[in-house]
Amino acid sequence: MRIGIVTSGLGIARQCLRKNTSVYRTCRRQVTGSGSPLDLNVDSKTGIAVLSMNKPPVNSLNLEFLTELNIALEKVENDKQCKGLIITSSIPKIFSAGLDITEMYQPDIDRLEEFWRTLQDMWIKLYGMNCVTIAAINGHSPAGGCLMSMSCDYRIMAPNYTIGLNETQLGIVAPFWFADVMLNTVGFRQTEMALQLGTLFKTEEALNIGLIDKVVPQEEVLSAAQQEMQRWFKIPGFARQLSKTELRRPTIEKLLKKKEEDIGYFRDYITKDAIQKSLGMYLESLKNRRK
Ligand SMILES: CC/C=C\C/C=C\C/C=C\CCC/C=C/C(=O)SCCNC(=O)CCNC(=O)[C@H](O)C(C)(C)COP(=O)(O)OP(=O)(O)OC[C@H]1O[C@@H](n2cnc3c(N)ncnc32)[C@H](O)[C@@H]1OP(=O)(O)O
Repeated sequence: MRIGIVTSGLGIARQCLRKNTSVYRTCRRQVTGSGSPLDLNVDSKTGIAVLSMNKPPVNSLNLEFLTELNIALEKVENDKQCKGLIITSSIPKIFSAGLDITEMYQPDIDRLEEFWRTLQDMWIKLYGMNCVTIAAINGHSPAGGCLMSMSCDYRIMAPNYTIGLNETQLGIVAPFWFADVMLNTVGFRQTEMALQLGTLFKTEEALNIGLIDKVVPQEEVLSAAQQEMQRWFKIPGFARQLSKTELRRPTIEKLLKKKEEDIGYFRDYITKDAIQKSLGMYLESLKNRRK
């Protein structure tokens, strides 16, 4: 785990604080250290934090990366200066390839359970963030990548990519809380079709069903997210936050009540022979794609 690196990043923030100069008021604080798969920059002037995923080759979510995401989300939430968070990717053409399939294939059971718990925690944090969250989706965003995007308050995406919960295409099932978030985002009919078919929507299709909110050219995704943030900042923070909490709380509480049960379901399901076989074949197909 790279918690130490994040902590050293905190040191930079503290130095910045100690100086207490106009530089501090306007400086962009690099909160994570070099070599980290996450770049977290907080602009103390605008109150916007930009969290950029940088874990080659495809920003797949493994245990260590999810742990770092949790730390970063916590940092943003605890930083009084952060009013908004933009999540994006530094990897060309890929927002996130979703869960790291190698975590689920031929797993060590203790690690598998820890992996799932850490994913649950990441989602609970992200979906329940008090600050405004915008996904600047500058690449493909299947499965877990789609979950992260849907968990933000607003989604801006570049053309010619895909997004969706494609789990059934891997021979697996999206957990109930993935499905709940999609349900909350696009409604029942679109969700029941998309989940069964494992649909990966092209950017324009995603816009049409309301899975994303806006399409802008690739090079404008981040600036459009910064601009959109201003619209949300104009609303009194407490009223906006409470509206969000009231709407999202039941979905979060549903998982909170069943966290351990859900870990057990996941473990028993994923370790079934048939599921292992499907995952193995899917991994193989990914490797053979370029041949
Ligand atoms: C009754 C039921 C009760 C209970 C159920 C309980 C629980 C439910 C159980 C399970 C739920 C699991 C939920 C799962 C969620 C997920 O997120 S699964 C992951 C889904 N992701 C995908 O399908 C994406 C797969 N990847 C791609 O499509 C492409 O890689 C890409 C479009 C993202 C990028 O394409 P390219 O740029 O062309 O890159 P490559 O394809 O060449 O990939 C490079 C490299 O990376 C490896 N890789 C890609 N994706 C993943 C991944 N998700 N995990 C691990 N590794 C990945 C790929 O194999 C290549 O590796 P190398 O060949 O270079 O070694």
